[in-house]
Amino acid sequence: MSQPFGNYQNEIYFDGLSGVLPPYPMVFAELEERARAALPPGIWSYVAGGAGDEHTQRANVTAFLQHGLIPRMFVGAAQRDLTVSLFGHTYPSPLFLCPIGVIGLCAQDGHGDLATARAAARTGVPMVASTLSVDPLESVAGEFGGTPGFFQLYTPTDREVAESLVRRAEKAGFAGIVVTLDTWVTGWRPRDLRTSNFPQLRGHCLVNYLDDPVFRTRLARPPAEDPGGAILQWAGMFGNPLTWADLPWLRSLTSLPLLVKGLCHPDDVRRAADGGVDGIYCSNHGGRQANGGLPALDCLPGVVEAANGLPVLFDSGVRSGVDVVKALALGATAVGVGRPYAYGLALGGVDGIVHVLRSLLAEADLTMAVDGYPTIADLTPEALRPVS
Ligand SMILES: Cc1cc2nc3c(=O)[nH]c(=O)nc-3n(C[C@H](O)[C@H](O)[C@H](O)COP(=O)(O)O)c2cc1C
Ligand SMILES: CCCCC(=O)C(=O)O
Repeated sequence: MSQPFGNYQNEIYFDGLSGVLPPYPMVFAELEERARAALPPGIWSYVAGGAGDEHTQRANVTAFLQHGLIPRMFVGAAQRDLTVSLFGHTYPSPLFLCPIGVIGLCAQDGHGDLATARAAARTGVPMVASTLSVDPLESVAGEFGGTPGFFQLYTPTDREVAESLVRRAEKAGFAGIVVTLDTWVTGWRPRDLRTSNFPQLRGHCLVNYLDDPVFRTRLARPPAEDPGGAILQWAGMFGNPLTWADLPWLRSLTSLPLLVKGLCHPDDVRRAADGGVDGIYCSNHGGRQANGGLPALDCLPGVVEAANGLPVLFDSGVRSGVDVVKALALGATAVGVGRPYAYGLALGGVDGIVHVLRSLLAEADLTMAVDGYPTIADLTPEALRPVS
């Protein structure tokens, strides 16, 4: 048993007594406000924005308010255990860092992918590294330290390029492959349409494709000589509207754990499980892809039931440590942090991400202490009641 996360509270109290407080916000609203001021407007609107009028994006967040934790007393929850085993590795906490395609650009030095990997190494919170990165996947994995991370695949239509990306991820030491299914085409995103900077932003994040040895064989001239031609070639193969018929091929690509991201319907979960995936990633992409959907949290219990014991990763709307506890109670095996860490990065680089993660974990840990749920196994749907 360990209780490493609540210690952050004590550190802050004691630093506060000597006049040194962390220079970063403790709650999401303030984090968001400060990141908005810190980030260039085009990057801010890209990261903060979502699909349509962003109703689903907001509902992802407010869905957590519909569930209330019931405190239990006489539990003696002095020691907590938040460790989680995923695919043979024990992580110190149930958090993970969601794949964020332009995370590189949220850092002042333009290397946010590396900063995120370094934050993973410092906290033990694994990174799911996006295909759309500024730095090559090999360099990102090189920063993981003892915290194995996952590679998120945007599957190109060119199967040999897809295979090459997966081979490289295996060789680089990633612990699993996460195939994102909900973003083969970009959703209707009014903020991006207004700023019209999405293609430029994405253009900075293509290194994994442009440097790929198989991708390069598809080009008439190297990207350095003809960048426009290389980007056009990439654009022609990016969006792959995968169907169930592709699942056996995806499964055959790797013997690493294979997870599929974007599942919300129990029937899809059952079919993916039958197709041999090792884990389900329940998410609606933070409301960035389709407006008008259910909050992802509302889909979680059905997904967990259908997953029938397979690990279920969850993201979309997690903004506090209490949200983490509620997602665990609804059956998530691990809980993804998305926009909050992008904002921490924008404010303070690696330190900013570490602060966001430690704050979330300290709040989750102390909530479990105060409410009498000392281990993740104690957190079941019974711990929650609907808020009237
Ligand atoms: C700026 C941005 C870029 C993203 N890029 C990717 C990506 O490359 N691959 C992916 O699977 N998901 C991507 N996502 C979705 C996240 O992985 C995650 O599902 C989402 O951020 C969770 O919602 P939340 O940020 O509201 O918590 C991105 C999200 C944001 C905010
Ligand atoms: C084509 C989308 C790229 C990154 C992404 O997943 C997002 O912006 O949500």
